[in-house]
Amino acid sequence: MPSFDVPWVEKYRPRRLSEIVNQDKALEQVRAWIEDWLHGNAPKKKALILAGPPGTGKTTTIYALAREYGFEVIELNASDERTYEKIERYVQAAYTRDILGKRRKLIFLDEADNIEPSGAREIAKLIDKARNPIVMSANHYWEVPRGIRNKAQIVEYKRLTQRDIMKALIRILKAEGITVPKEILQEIAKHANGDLRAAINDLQTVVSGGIEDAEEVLAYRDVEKSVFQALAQLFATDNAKRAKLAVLGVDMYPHELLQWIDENLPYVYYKPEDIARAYKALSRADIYLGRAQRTGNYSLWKYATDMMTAGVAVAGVKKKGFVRIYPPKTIKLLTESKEERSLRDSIVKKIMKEMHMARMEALETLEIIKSIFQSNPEMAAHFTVFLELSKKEVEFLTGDKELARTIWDKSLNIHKKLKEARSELEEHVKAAVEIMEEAKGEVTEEPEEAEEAEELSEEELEKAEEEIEPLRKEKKSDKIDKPKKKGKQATLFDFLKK
Ligand SMILES: Nc1ncnc2c1ncn2[C@@H]1O[C@H](COP(=O)(O)OP(=O)(O)OP(=O)(O)O)[C@@H](O)[C@H]1O
Repeated sequence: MPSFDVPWVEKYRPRRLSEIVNQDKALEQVRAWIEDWLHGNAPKKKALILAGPPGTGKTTTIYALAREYGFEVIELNASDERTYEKIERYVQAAYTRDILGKRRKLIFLDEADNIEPSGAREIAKLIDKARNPIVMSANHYWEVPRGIRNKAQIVEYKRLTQRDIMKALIRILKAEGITVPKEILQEIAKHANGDLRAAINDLQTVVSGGIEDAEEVLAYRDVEKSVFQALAQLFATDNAKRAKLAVLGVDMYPHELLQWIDENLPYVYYKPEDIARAYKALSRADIYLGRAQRTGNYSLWKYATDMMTAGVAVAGVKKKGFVRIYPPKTIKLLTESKEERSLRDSIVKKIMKEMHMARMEALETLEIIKSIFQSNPEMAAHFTVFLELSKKEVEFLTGDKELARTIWDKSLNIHKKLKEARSELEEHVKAAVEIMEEAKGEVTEEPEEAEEAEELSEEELEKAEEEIEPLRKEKKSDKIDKPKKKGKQATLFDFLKK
């Protein structure tokens, strides 16, 4: 009989390092480092950062390592405000005694890429004093504060391949005595994007809900961070900050996210009063969203998202174990087709790049840009050029083909004018360079040298052509060059003079 109340990611978490798949190089480094500790000489770097994409075996390594080498794991979270205090407490006391005898401590600091820069210096000092191994885990090691990073050895975990994931899924299905069509497994493995945890959770969701639902469930896996993963994280934490972080990468508008949370809330809490409290937080979020919509003040989205994540996270005691996440039934959420979704996504990416914005901010800006496109074709045309939008993207923003055509034509005019201005500028630069060359020639050139230049061989002329080519390109560019450094070759004349 398959079991659904226990999360499979826990049930099938490897207990030994040898069971961890496809991370051999990382494991070799981890073993060497811990053995240094055990041989009495603390390694040069007293901390280790296991860095890599989610669900690739970092946390699993730490627990398997502790089991094999007889350590007690003290797990701390970087976003916890009392982390420093806790590390300080444990970093010095090397041993604990319990019924298992004398065991050394291994400090595990999760989400090291969330350590606030303000606390980083103190933690770095603690690493210096450490009498125990400190292992950190991070998705992006470069986001770990530099002070800490410098004191740590970095071990990289790679994304798992689709094959690794398929194998792991098949192993679980065998153990549970279930069969699932191969295409569904392939689909799960493909969408997991190297994250085995996501794949195992997806498999459990699909199997527990009936294979008939599989297609519907997997349809949502296209989003950048699956909403299923985000909600699973959100419903697993009582920590407000973690709850907010859980939904960060989800490619959804807040009102869509709200529908998902709304749908799943009743299954998350034990007590009716906790459910009521969570719904209260959700209704406040809804009020903010409504106000944002009415007033166009999309900065209210942030408060709405905080209410629906942090507000919900602290509402009461949640069920432990696997919670199946259901897509909202009440409203047909994906009113946007797949094509519209991808258009929106590509515009958001352009906004993020050109306007240096984070995703949420870019989503807010998209709403403002949409209303500009629907009301001010002139300005919309400028945005089209600035963001290098495609015709389809303009249509998406206006929602009206006729209006989109007007904006597109205007943007072509702007392009034309820009092109003219650019070639005019090029002409000016070209003329200026020629004048300078002539002037230089008059001042410094001796007639005999000019004659000498005419007598250059074919080969030398070819070489001269090669040398001049980059200069031509520079001239073509619409940037006005900084003056060349003294002594550096700048013109054909200089080259010939050599
Ligand atoms: N390389 C692996 N070999 C075997 N199982 C794995 C591997 N990577 C992940 N898993 C499975 O996925 C689950 C999650 O893995 P783990 O907690 O180690 O991920 P992580 O890399 O620490 O992710 P995060 O960065 O999100 O904390 C484990 O319980 C295990 O079942």
